[in-house]
Amino acid sequence: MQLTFYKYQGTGNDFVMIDNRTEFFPKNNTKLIEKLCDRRFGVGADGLILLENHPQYDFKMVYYNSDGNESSMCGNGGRCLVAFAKQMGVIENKAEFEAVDGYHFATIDKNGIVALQMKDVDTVNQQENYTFLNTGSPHHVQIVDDLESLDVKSEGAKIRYSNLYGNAGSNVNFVHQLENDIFAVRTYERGVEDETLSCGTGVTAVAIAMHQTGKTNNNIIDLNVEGGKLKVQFDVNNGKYSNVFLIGPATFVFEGRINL
Ligand SMILES: N[C@@H](CCC[C@H](N)C(=O)O)C(=O)O
Repeated sequence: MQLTFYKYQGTGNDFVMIDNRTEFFPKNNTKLIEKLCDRRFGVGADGLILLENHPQYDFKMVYYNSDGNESSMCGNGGRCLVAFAKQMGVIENKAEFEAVDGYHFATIDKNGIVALQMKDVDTVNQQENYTFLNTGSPHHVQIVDDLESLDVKSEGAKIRYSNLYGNAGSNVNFVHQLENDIFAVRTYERGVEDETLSCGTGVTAVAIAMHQTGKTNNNIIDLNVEGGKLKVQFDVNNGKYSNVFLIGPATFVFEGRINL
């Protein structure tokens, strides 16, 4: 059997996209998903995303990490899926869809910039050296002195597998403040078990954590990641963050067919 796939990337966080509106894809085949994401034996990606029908909204998002397991929300993946849904003729310039963490609204402009509404955040766990919060996926946020030379893979893995987060683990974001409202971020992703070039739920967590801990008083924050630039904006009221939008490019790379 031949599988048609579409490769997308959002600030270097890359995904294999599959149009599964006919429900042909073997969703429980972890080995197959892992192989499709493998950079030597497959297409190569940080994750795989299925575009599916939804009874009420424009579509449904099903997300798998590159280890082949279905996981929690992927912000960059959600933005890329909006661009893919447009390419497939499912939407025009705005979308309503359901993901594992619930309802999402998004817009896409003529330059492929996608603004994706993320879930509201009302719990931010502030500790002395780090902040933990869930923006659809769990995120540890920690300020570091020398972000450029940090070994994100090994330092991130230590925290991800530490007693802090038990079996479920957490994604880990290392942060350096550049200006009042500009932060550089590098992320270790659970399920990829490596540094990725960008993490959408991660930079959303960083923006909220930096605001909540008083590092910035802005509600529009620029995040510089290894693969480009993202923006996060939100409303905040008594420590509750709503109308949270993750904004940035979502780019089609190529399409192809692979024998299963
Ligand atoms: N790259 C993603 C996050 C994907 C989920 C994460 N790896 C997890 O399993 O928690 C993003 O852009 O948000």
